[in-house]
Amino acid sequence: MTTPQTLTLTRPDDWHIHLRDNDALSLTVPDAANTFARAIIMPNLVPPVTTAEHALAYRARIESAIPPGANFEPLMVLYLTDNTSAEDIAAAKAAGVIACKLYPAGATTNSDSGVTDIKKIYTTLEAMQKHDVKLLMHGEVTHSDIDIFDREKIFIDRTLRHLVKDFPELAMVLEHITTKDAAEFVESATSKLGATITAHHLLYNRNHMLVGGIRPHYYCLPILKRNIHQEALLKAATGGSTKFFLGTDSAPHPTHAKESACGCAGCYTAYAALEMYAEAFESMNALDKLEGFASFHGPDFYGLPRNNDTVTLVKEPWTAPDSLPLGTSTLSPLRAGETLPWKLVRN
Ligand SMILES: NC(=O)N[C@@H](CC(=O)O)C(=O)O
Ligand SMILES: [Zn+2]
Ligand SMILES: [Zn+2]
Repeated sequence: MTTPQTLTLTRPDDWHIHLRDNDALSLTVPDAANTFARAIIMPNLVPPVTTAEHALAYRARIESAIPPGANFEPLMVLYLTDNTSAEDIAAAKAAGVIACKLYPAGATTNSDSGVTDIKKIYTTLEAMQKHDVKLLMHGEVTHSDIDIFDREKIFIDRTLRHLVKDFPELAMVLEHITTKDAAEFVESATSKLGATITAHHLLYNRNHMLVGGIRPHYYCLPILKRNIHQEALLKAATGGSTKFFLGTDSAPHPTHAKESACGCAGCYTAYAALEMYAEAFESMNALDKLEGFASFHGPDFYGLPRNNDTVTLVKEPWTAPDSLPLGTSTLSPLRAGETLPWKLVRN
């Protein structure tokens, strides 16, 4: 019998995840804590996390869902609105909030209270730059005349290009990038701009979602693009550049809300995210680059220490669950019922 291939990595962190709230936390928090030591917690709750007080209360609810003995640190983020003030930023910084999230209003799930015009928050961005509170962006424009497949590229041209010039000292992350354009822009910009890449954007392109039937479980925002973009993302993630790091964008929705005439956007990957990244990196013969992407580039960008412990993956096929409990509903995780080649083993 041959020994299965194993891969031991410094424990990774997830720089973009949705845990939701209340009874969802008993699924999402243990799933995240099983692999990741820290995670950046997205603030798009209903109502959103718009103040330091909200963030502290939300952090306490997350902490109470951490399984005994697990080591997991939620890193909290404020949701920017047109009305977020410089005082809100100072209070957030004092409360340990590390970043604020820009959702252009209407861009994605629970973004209705987001920013309607970037110019409205220029004073807020000044305050973030001053206090070193990072700017995380859902980088898509929302005008109805802009094609959904072009929304990320046009955000870069119309908004991001100006932001990096106007706020040269503000650390920014273009979240869940989906295009060659984004990968190239980030790679060639200043060291203050980084980007997260999801496992699903590395594994899939729009054909997976639309050929042979419409598959709502692949629907997320920004939407999967054509395969040349998937290839560019694979190159960016596995190329060793320190500007790209792991952010799952794991986003739970009940099965009935996705399998619907108007299905909602988001893929649940937290239960096996590192395993899916390993699969993507292996497809590029680049498993040796996974540790940098998953465990080093993120903390280095955020100015936080790298983790001291490790996780181990073993090449041992297993079957992903068909469904998982989400509060009083169930969700269908990405890859439900499929075979995953890599498996996480506890160290
Ligand atoms: N990515 C998604 O498709 N959905 C996310 C929101 C987001 O990250 O844009 C969600 O909260 O469900
Ligand atoms: Zn988003
Ligand atoms: Zn997200």
